[in-house]
Amino acid sequence: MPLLRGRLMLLGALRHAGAGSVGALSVAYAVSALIPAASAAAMGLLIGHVQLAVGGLSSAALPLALFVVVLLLGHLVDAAIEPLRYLVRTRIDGAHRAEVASLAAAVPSLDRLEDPQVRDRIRLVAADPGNWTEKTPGDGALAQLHLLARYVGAAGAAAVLAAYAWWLIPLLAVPALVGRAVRSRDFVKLARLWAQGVRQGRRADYWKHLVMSPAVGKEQRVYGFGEWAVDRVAQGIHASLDPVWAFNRRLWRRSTATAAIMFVPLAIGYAAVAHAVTQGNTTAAVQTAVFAAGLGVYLAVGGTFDESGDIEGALPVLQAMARLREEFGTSHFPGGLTRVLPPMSNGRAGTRSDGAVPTRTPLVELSGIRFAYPGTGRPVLDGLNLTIHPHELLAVVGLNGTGKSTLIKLLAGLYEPDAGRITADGVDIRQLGIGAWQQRLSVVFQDFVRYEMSVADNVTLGNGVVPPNSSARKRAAAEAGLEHLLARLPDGWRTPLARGRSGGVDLSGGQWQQVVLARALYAVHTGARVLVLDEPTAHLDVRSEFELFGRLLARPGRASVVLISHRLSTVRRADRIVLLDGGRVAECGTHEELIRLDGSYAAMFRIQAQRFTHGYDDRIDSEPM
Ligand SMILES: Nc1ncnc2c1ncn2[C@@H]1O[C@H](COP(=O)(O)OP(=O)(O)OP(=O)(O)O)[C@@H](O)[C@H]1O
Repeated sequence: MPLLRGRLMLLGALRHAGAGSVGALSVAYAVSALIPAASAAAMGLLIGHVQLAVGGLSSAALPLALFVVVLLLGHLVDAAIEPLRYLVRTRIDGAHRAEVASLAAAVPSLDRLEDPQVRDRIRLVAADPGNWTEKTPGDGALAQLHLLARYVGAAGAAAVLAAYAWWLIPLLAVPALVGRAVRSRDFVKLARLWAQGVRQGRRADYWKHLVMSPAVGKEQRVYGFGEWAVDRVAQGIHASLDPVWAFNRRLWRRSTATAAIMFVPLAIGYAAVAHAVTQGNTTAAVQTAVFAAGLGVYLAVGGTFDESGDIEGALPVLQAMARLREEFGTSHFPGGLTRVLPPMSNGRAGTRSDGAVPTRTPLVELSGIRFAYPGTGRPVLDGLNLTIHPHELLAVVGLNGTGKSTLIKLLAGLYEPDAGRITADGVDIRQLGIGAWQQRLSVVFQDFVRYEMSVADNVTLGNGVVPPNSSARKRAAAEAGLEHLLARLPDGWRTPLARGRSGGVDLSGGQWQQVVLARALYAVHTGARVLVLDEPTAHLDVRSEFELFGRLLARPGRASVVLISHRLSTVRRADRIVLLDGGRVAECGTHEELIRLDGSYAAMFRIQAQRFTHGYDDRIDSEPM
């Protein structure tokens, strides 16, 4: 990145801190930077008066007062700087973190979010201030502002020096600038090394999470892999940080050498001035002023160790942020989060783009879908065609690994098919906008998320873009069979579903499944038109499952329901059943039609029925038949 552009980016970050605090800090920095020059001038004046004073020190009272005022001002300004820095840094970093979170949330598809490079970039921009190697945009912006103030201070000290010994200015400034350039380059390398270790650092973070998380705690204890995981944390930290530490050691050694480059001319200059005093060529007052002003120039230009580290450390963060903004910055929620969605077809006959008038308007159509997970050559779905009609209950069955969940992920726009298209009311969902399309869907994933929040929040998260709607929540809870549980919870809807929170409880697998169903049904009652359930009853007892299925048959909110289940006794009541095999729909029809067809579905059903009569579980056997 060009030098100037990077610097401007850092200064641009100051806008998040507000004009008042940045203005106050700039003034404080500038005054503080000018203190060495002012004290050099005041000191020279004072010593000159003291030397000339014949009738006591009274004639030096004024310069003495001036010197004291300068010192006091320095103290006052320095005291104000720290709180101002804190304010500016926290505001900049707060705005930065909020933007990182919203960009990560805006990544529309899982393949982008799972891309290791995107994950690295997100980790890099997270800039953890608790880790001394990481610099935040706040650190960088403050350092850049301070550096500008240092140059103001250097100019002031140089002006004082010019009045007494102008030749000392280049003697001090040139080596100081060279030393600074060398250090800046070193810090660029340091920041690059840190960025290269981000992936290893992410692995260490993952293992750290495994060691600390109560959810993993069960297995970690039973399987006894705690020590092993701690070892992995250490390995990850060493792999990511050892090169940084090694370079840092070199940097400190080199900084001693660059300090010498700057110090030697200062010492020579000082010796020359001291010699002039002893020869009577100049006065002690001049010598004092030159010494103080020279030190001012030396410190202002040369002593920029901290700034270089903060500036060069923060720049990669801002660069990665700019990349993320380019990739994901455009809103995937056109019209804002509380927009009103355009109405969808309610099943009346309509005209298709090809001009034909279908007997029944398809709500959703997947045609010619082929898809392989990124980085894998083998397609999971290949030539899949499927229509989801308005208000129907469509069951999707198939053996393990035949692509049922993958089909749902494509339908939800989490991955893009490699070939084929998905349309809603004849419009390609990419044209609708994935964000807008996702608002019409409600999905219970097989690996649903258990949020450490109250029951109410766990349910209303089902639609985060409309204001919480308590009547929709109650309705969803009733349909999901959650009412019994709610009546028994210590604080009803407000009970946190996490043992780690005060008053919190943990739920059984089946109870969690009911909460998650309520979440999905809440989405339906607040606008979603397609309800997708991937194994929603795996943890439910037979009676709860039967009751739930009865309620699904009533089509909550008149939504279409897509149900994935291995329990054929459950799905037999669906309007239509499709069997996936070989990456496509192999059989399709009602239960009776598929039994008459006497294909794979009928064979699976017979096996389950036999198991049922023999008292075994009634799930599809995962072995190929
Ligand atoms: N994120 C992923 N990356 C790569 N391959 C994946 C990913 N997720 C699933 N697969 C592979 O895709 C195939 C289909 O998986 P999918 O989860 O869709 O099957 P399924 O029919 O839902 O299985 P089950 O009945 O066991 O839930 C499997 O071979 C699986 O290994």
